[in-house]
Amino acid sequence: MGRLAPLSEEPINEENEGNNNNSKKCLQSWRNWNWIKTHFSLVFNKKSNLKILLSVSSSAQYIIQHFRAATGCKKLEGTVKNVFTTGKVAMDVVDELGSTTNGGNNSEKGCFVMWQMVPDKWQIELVLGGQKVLAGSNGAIAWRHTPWLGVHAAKGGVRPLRRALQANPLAVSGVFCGAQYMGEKQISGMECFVLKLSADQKDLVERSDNTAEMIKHAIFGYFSQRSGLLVFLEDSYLTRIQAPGSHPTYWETTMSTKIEDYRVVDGVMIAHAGSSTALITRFGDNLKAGPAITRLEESWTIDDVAFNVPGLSLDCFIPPQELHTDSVSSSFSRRFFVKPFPLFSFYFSFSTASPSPPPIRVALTESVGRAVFATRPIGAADLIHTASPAVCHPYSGRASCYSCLAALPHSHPPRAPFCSQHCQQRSKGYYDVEMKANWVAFDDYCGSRGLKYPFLVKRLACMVIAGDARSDTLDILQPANFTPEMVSEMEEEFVLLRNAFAEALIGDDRIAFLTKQWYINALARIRINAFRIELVGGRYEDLLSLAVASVEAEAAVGNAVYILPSFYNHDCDPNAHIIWIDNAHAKLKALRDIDEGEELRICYIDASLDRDARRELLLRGFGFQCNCSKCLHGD
Ligand SMILES: C[S@@+](CC[C@H](N)C(=O)[O-])C[C@H]1O[C@@H](n2cnc3c(N)ncnc32)[C@H](O)[C@@H]1O
Repeated sequence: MGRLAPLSEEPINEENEGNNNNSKKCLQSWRNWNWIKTHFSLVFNKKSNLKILLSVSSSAQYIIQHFRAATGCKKLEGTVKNVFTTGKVAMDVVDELGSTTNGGNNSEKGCFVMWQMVPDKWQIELVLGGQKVLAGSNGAIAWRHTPWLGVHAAKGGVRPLRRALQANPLAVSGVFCGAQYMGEKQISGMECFVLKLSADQKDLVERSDNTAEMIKHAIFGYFSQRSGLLVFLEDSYLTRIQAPGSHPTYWETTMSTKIEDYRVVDGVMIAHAGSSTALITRFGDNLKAGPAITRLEESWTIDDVAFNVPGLSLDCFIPPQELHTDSVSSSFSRRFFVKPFPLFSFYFSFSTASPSPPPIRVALTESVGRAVFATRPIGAADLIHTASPAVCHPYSGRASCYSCLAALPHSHPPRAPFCSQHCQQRSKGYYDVEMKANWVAFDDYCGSRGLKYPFLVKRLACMVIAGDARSDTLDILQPANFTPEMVSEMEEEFVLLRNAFAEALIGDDRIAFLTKQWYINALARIRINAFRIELVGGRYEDLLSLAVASVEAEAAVGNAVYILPSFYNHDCDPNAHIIWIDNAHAKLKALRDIDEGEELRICYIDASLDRDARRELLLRGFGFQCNCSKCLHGD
């Protein structure tokens, strides 16, 4: 595989091979495909036979031809001169180790307008949270203009625009035409073919300089075996940053994008919605702080797509004047920021919003497994970081938002269990899945036994089926040890859960992950790591100034599991605590002054209990003998 193909919407002329090797390859493969199709005409559309064809010749070309046929974009090739797209986006910083985020409501909403002119000119204007980003390409260079960095050229020339890949099948076909077939994988319950594009050494060198070296960059496309459509994109790259005289730092960025809601526009299937998760990890010798992780989420919808809009002129793609005087970035950070795809700095603008370095790191200890440590002094009552749940569920009978667990007003219509359009929108996938099934038997069984955690597993299963979460989401967390008797007691609830999905005619392939082992595995993680959510409501302002350990909260509204907060160990005399103000978005706060290097611990139980009661509770509920100094001193 060569360099990542630049965005090219040049039609592949099947009658005229031209000089392009890629086109030749496509054409040849297409002929092979036609030959095979003729010989297997009776069975051509069946998934199993497509697999046989692929095993005959594992070529990405077949998958791309299948995609072109499925989207209908083949008939547009050669006739499209330009594409106009408008849409909306909402972005969230979900987990940010060590940064102060904006008080629990991290969502930023915006919209964009994108123009693409065949073959490789494009321009996008995105307005988000009151800020505007412009990016463009005249086919030779790509640039970006942001309010915080001004105008910059992207090193290494024009590359595919992520947003174009999400919503333009012509771009997908052009870019993945030269990809490598990697095999099959199940994504969100769908069997997919996987294609991979890797940047080659030359491309990586072109995108590197003395300070920032691009070490690898790969894009994976997941094409549904059933529909032929692109349903998932994964884009990951690793950059090594080294300022003169300092140790290197590595930035690894992985963006996963779910692509859905295909609708027909001028006879072509265009994806109209999707969601992306970006995981940015910084690590390296000089980060005494240990790895810093930021997770961001974006959802997007397309409002309008039009082909061949008259009057679009080449002038729209002229680079800004400043580019000529400002093409060489001077500062270290500026040089780094021009590395990612156009618009990616938008994600970074959130992740670097905090001026302070991350104040915590997760490290392995000899006595209690993983633990969270302060990387700098933290003041009493300081907000350490915030976290959104990986999975949460309200208690039944509570007037709580089905998504974020916020209190619903009494006047709220009983059949609208969401506190806002935002919650309704972001829960749509798993809520629709849940609504398809009949839960009476499962809910009765668990409700009558006072079981709460199976509802979290049910929610997670719905999220996995909807493609909102991976089936291994909780695997990183420490599991409980279940005895064989406990496991056999879970048999019935598992069968009821699985039957509910099966009877709702949710396809076998979509619930293939839902084995008893998966169920037990998820429950084992939830058992140790679930939090009981109690909202403290309007008293947060008082709490900011008062570092109190025990907060008189309203009764619990539900349960939630978080990833980062799950690495905090327990202490009967904790130095940190976790609180919820209005909803399940958690805040980790310092209860007293904490030194650099000190372990941060929270209290899992009621700290006012006497020693024996505490130890009994921790042993029976969490399966460990507490080693905190209060217990060791017999207090
Ligand atoms: C929520 S996890 C905390 C993170 C965990 N150490 C890990 O590696 O994932 C809870 C588990 O950590 C360990 N743990 C937490 N606090 C402890 C304590 N005070 N004494 C002994 N073990 C503790 C126990 O194994 C417990 O089941």
